[in-house]
Amino acid sequence: MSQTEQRIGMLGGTFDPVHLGHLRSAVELHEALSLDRLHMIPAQQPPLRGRPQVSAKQRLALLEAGIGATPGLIADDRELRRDGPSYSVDTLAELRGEVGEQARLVMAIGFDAFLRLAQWHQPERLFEFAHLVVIARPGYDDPLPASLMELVAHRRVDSVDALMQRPCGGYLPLELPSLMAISATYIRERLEAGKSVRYLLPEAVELAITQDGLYRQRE
Ligand SMILES: Nc1ncnc2c1ncn2[C@@H]1O[C@H](COP(=O)(O)OP(=O)(O)OP(=O)(O)O)[C@@H](O)[C@H]1O
Ligand SMILES: O=C(O)c1ccc[n+]([C@@H]2O[C@H](COP(=O)([O-])O)[C@@H](O)[C@H]2O)c1
Repeated sequence: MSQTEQRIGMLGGTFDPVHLGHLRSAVELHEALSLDRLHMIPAQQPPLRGRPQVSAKQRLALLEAGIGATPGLIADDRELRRDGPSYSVDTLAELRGEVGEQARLVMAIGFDAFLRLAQWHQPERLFEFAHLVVIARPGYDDPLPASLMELVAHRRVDSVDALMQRPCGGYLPLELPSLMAISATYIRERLEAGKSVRYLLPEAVELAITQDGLYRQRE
């Protein structure tokens, strides 16, 4: 494959904390889309939710521990270097500038995040820079609201090959082989209640959380 047709993925998130649902999806996305690399990018300031429970620096450190030496996955700290809300359109514009016009750039999000896409900052412009791949999540099969249909219906393609014909602008819903019903909310609740989170996240992440006393019940 020529340098100009590199396939680059981005999976952004609050990662408060990163868990096996994120990491297994990342590995499977890397494989299903034949990506050269997948950037996992913690949001410094997630635009549509309250302040995360731990700092962006701590969430990045947990993500680095979770990824370890996994081939093809990168813990990317670029959103920690920007002030203000971490808009994905800004992140994608920056990535596009780095990879060049012909690279295939894919932003992946889970179905729950997708349901709010019409409320994102400049949602139409995301497609100027990247394709959108939506990962099915257990428990989420709501019909698409009209505002969302309007945004994506005409962009829809039915296969990875069709998506990769162009550098950006397409939309592909994707069912990855192992759907995991794990959420960061569930993990935070368990940690606050002093319950076990074993096998919900990588051991290295669990260890770092315990060592730094994160997500404990607040006094
Ligand atoms: N178990 C999972 N399987 C597939 N995708 C997931 C899973 N968990 C999260 N994602 C997706 O990963 C991205 C980042 O997720 P996020 O950091 O918000 O985690 P979360 O578990 O949804 O967190 P929270 O429970 O705090 O809302 C989002 O696009 C989300 O839809
Ligand atoms: O750009 C936006 O307006 C925007 C609004 C909501 C979410 N996002 C991004 O979507 C990703 C998942 O967000 P979240 O809140 O589900 O963790 C993360 O990278 C966020 O920065 C982006």
